[in-house]
Formats: sequence, structure tokens, C-alpha cells
Amino acid sequence: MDITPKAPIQTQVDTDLARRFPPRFLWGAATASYQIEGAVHEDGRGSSIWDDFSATPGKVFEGHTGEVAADHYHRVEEDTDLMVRLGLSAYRFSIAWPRIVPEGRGAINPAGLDFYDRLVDTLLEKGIQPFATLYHWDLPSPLERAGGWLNRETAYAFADYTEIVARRLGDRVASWITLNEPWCSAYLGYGIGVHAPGRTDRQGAIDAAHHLLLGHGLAVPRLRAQVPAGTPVGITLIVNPVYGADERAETARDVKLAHAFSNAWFLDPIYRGSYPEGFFEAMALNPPPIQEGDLEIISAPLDFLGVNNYSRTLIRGAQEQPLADSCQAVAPIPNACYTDMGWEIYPHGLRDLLVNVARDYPVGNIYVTENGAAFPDTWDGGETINDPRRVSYLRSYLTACAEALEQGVPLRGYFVWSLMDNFEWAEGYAKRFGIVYVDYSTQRRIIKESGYWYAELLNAFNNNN
Ligand SMILES: OC[C@@H]1[C@@H](O)[C@H](O)[C@@H](O)c2nc(CNc3ccccc3)cn21
Repeated sequence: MDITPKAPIQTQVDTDLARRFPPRFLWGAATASYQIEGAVHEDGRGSSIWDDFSATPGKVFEGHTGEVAADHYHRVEEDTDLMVRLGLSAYRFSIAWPRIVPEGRGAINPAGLDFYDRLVDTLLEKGIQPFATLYHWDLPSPLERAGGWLNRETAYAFADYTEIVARRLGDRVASWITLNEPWCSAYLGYGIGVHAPGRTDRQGAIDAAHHLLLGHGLAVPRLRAQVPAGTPVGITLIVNPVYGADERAETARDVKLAHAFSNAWFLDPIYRGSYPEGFFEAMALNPPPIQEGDLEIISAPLDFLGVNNYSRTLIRGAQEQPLADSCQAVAPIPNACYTDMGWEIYPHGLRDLLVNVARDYPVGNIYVTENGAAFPDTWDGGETINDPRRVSYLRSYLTACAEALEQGVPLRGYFVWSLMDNFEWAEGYAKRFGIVYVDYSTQRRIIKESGYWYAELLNAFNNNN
């Protein structure tokens, strides 16, 4: 009998699962600046729309803010040591625009560049590939005061910021992601107001989406001009597979509407150079202020698509055709399992969307840049935290990734969301996604059972390759 001491929690390593991934597959974890860094008033950082939004009463659970978060700004050594312990080969983080250009445009803050310079160097010293996201929702407040993403000028400011960062870090960052989930920025932030900046104007969401896409397209050549030839450049989109709950024609109709709203709204301009036909009509809105050449800029060739996926959408068609953003997802599904966010656990959805996106769009390579689950983890002061449901979630979604690979999908890597518990936007610290627990009262990090499981999986993968 093997009596080798194992991690505090007996973890069942799925060596068979590890064997299903190809050599050089990248195994990572993901975070974002406003969600983990804290230090919002330090070293010249300017304010962001999430500082403003979280300071606005009623916007974030119990008034939580990112002022301290997981204090990552002061814990780079400790947190990169955690990544080594987990066996990560890559780490996806985001760069806070307000640290680099506090006013959004104009003066550069050297201390902001120094922080990310040190983070990148530390990652490389520890054998971890840096994947940098340039925009994960923390828009500098002065730009929002000038209209934010409703203002076309913000797209040009983003391209200027991109060049500043790429000039400093471009020789060492392994891969670049321009935007994280512009759908969330546009619809949640400008359309229905549940995210920063909290505007509630559906036409505004359409216009903001266009300027986010334009910013992406303007940034791509500015990036490529500053980084070594062949450095991969991509974008991360939320991709939500949409299914019909029955065979009725209304359901098929509404599945198409929901797919356009959830996915094609962004996939089509980026990869086909045009918005989905009939989309703006299906939203009962006007097209955005598209200028000559915009769609050509937006569809700048990319090297990979980052896919964020957590769940699926199941639609039961309405008698009357709904607006594209009001297709009714079905009520709770009998025998379904849900995470603490109320998202259905449906791993086949990730397999299906990877197969479909690779078939329908010229995406080149794909990374799963976020996948994970929130559960109400508790810590009793012991050596670890039991989170078997997260282990089960990750095992099932990674099995879906393996199935997609076996169907020929060019999946090159997987980043679990998230490395550690962090500020979950409007939910504040009430939702925990980490494979590492954060005790916010002490900032102590405790690897969860899922973290040990992930480390064992990565170790098994490395032993196979
Ligand atoms: O909610 C978990 C993560 C979040 O912490 C990340 O910053 C963000 O990139 C992210 N995107 C999704 C999927 N989309 C989504 C849907 C509804 C609300 C918020 C995000 C989940 N997540």
C-alpha cells in the first residue's frame, strides 16, 4: 500500500484525463487587476469606473469594494510561489489602465509600468508564461466622464495605452489579449447598469460595443508593432452555448436570436467583418455609429480566440417574437446542478461551443481563458478547504475540453477561473471562485482541495510529456 504522504486532502488524480491533452498544452489560472490587486490609491494609480461604481451605495453587495481585494499588489512573490506550487505553466492577469495612464490619456505613471514589469519578470524567473489582458473592465474615470465607451475617442485612447504597455512589456509577455468580454462591458455596464459604469440605455450598449470593438481593432496593429514577430495576439469573449428546450419553431427562432445576442454580436464583426444580419432590428435598436473602414479595423487578423465559458443558456420559445436580449431562458431545469452564481453546470456546452466556434469562425487557435465555479467555501482554520463540487466541476469541464480536442478543435490551453478568491464584481466577496481560498481578515492563502487536485492533474500531465 502506498503510504507516501499526499496533500492534506486525498485527491483522486485523473491520470487518464491528463493523458488526453497534447504535449505543450498550457495549463494556467486567471485573475484580473481590479479583482485581486487592491492598493487602489498607491503609487500613482488613478481612479477607475469600478472604484466609482463600488463606492456608489447599492451597486455592490454590502458595499464591498476593490480597495484591498486580495492585496496582490503587495504579494507578488507569495502569489507567484503559489502558482509554482500548483504547477502552472501560464498565468493570465490583467493590466490596470489607471495604473499606467491615470487620466486615461496623456501622462504615463512609471510606477504602474514598474509593477507589471516586476510581475512579468517574476513569472518568467519561475517558469510561468505571462498572458496579459490589456482591459478587464477598469476604465480610467476621467474617460468615463468624457462619455466612456459611448465616446469614439475612448477607442483611440485604448490604442495609445496599448502601445505604452507593449513598448515596456512586449519583449517578455508570451501572449496578449486586448479586451476581456466586451459583451459584459457593453451590455452589463451601459445597457442594464448592473456593472460599472452603471448606465441603463440599451442603445448605449450597442454604441459602446462598437467602440470597444473599434478599440480592439485599433490596438492590434499597435501591439504588433511593439512585440517580437509571431507573438500571439487575441481577444477574450464570453461564449455561451444556446440550446432549445423543445422542438417548436418558436424555440428554434429564439435560439437564433439568443445566439446572436450572446455570441455573434461580437464574433461576427471580429471574424466576418460584419454584424449579424438583422441583429439590431431584433433588438429594436439602431445600428451603432459605424464609420467608413471601422469593420475592416475591427476584423484585424488575430492569432487566437480566448473563450470564457461557465454554463449554457436553455431557451423555450415565446409565442410572440421577443427582443434578442429578452428571450426567456427556461426556469430551473429538473435534476440540473447549479453553482453558487445560479449558473447551470453543463460541461457538454463547453465541448459543443468549442466545436461549433472552430467550425464556424476562422479563429486559428483557441484558449479557454476562463472556466470555473463559485461555491460557498468555508474555512475552519485547518490546513485546507474541502470543495468537492469544484473538483467535480473542473473534472467535467476539462473532460469536455478533452472531447473537443479529440474532435480536432485547436485548443491550446486552459485557464481556471480563478487562481484565488477575489472581488466578484457586483457580488463583492460573497462569491468564491478560487482554487485557493483567501481569508480576507488576514490575507492568508489556503490551497483548496480543488487546488491540490489541479496540481496533481498538471503533475500527471507533465509526467506524461
Ligand atoms: O463571474 C466570474 C468571472 C469574473 O470574475 C471575471 O472577471 C469575468 O471575466 C467573468 N466572465 C464570466 C462570464 N460572464 C458573466 C456573466 C454574467 C455576469 C458576469 C459575467 C464570469 N466571469
